[in-house]
Amino acid sequence: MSDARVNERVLAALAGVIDPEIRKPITELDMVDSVTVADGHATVGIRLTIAGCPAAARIEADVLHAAESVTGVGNATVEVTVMTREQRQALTEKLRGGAAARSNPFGPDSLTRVYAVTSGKGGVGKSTITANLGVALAHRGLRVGIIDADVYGFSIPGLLGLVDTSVGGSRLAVKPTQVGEMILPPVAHDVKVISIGMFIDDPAAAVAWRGPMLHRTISQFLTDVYFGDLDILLLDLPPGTGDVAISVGQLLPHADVLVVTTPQPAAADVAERSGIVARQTGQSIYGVIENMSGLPQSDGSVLDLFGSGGGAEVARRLSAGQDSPVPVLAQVPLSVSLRSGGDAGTPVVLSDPTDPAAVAIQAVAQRLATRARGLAGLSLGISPRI
Ligand SMILES: Nc1ncnc2c1ncn2[C@@H]1O[C@H](COP(=O)(O)OP(=O)(O)OP(=O)(O)O)[C@@H](O)[C@H]1O
Repeated sequence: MSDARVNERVLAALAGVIDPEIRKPITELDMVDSVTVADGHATVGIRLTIAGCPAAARIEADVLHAAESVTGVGNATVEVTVMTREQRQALTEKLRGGAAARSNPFGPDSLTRVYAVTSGKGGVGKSTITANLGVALAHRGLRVGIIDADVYGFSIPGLLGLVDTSVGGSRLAVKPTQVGEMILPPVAHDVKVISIGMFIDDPAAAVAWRGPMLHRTISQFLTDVYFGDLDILLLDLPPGTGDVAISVGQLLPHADVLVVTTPQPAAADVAERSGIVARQTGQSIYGVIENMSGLPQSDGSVLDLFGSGGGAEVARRLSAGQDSPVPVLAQVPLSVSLRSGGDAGTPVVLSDPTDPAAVAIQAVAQRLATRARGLAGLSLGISPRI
């Protein structure tokens, strides 16, 4: 086979190398600089987006493997350089697909379904449910992103294993790669994740942020983070009815809301309030998830550690005056597997999928995944003639 023919084949093989952060073939990202083949030896020049790109080693190894798997190539060498400023700029424009810089891709005309996960009080398992739902949806083949906007307890990176343990045994969230003004969200279990915790080293700092700062941060997450085309975007909100919930309501008024609560009837008041605030900003409530619903015992009985009926009560109250009732989407039992999966960074829907908590969360994921995309709420771009 001629060198030119082998050269073509190497290029074709490189189309199978996916940038792990951007999740597109490197050939589409103009990362392949050159391919030369001589006497069965291929030399591939690749351009990384930035110096010290965390995905560099993986891309290099994948390129080497792709080149050496081509018939006619005995061995290969990979030469790595870094994009110039202009090349980076061209790439970010290409990824934005011509959309204006700093526009929110999740506006009312977007095909991405947005779910804001909220709760009345803290510690009810909102982040755990969000992380598991995201992973369960991605496992079904959907393109999923999570924005962790829980300024008081940004736990999503830890729940998904996106932690950097190299610094003195600490568990700081990994830092996202930045290409020009574009932020590439780290990917875990096929879910693209961005978190306030990825931008600060001192967790105490963000908690003191005031409303405008929080608003700017959420807005920046929506405009500057490259999620690509998503089927579903989940937002993990801080508990309660504070500034972030209101900002998200303003920035994503067409989002649907999932209210997480516990079986404790006393928690129903605050959970109901968080739903009402969401509704006031134009969002609609898709359903209630009751978490920590009973502890299965070895004799088959269930111990209602946190009482019972809280989820149904919140759903009943949020249904008042609505055309269609707000359903309880699931009752997720207390589960050691769910807790330990979160601690280990591998959500229970992957680590122990037959655990009853995993099964309950998967049922919600199934419901979200198969939900028809109605045109309700989408602007038709026409106005009646008067
Ligand atoms: N069903 C469950 N069974 C056992 N443990 C659970 C369950 N749900 C959540 N947990 C545990 O409860 C703790 C709180 O969960 P999580 O951080 O998800 O709550 P949260 O509502 O997001 O809290 P906050 O909003 O305050 O950050 C975690 O340690 C988690 O592992």
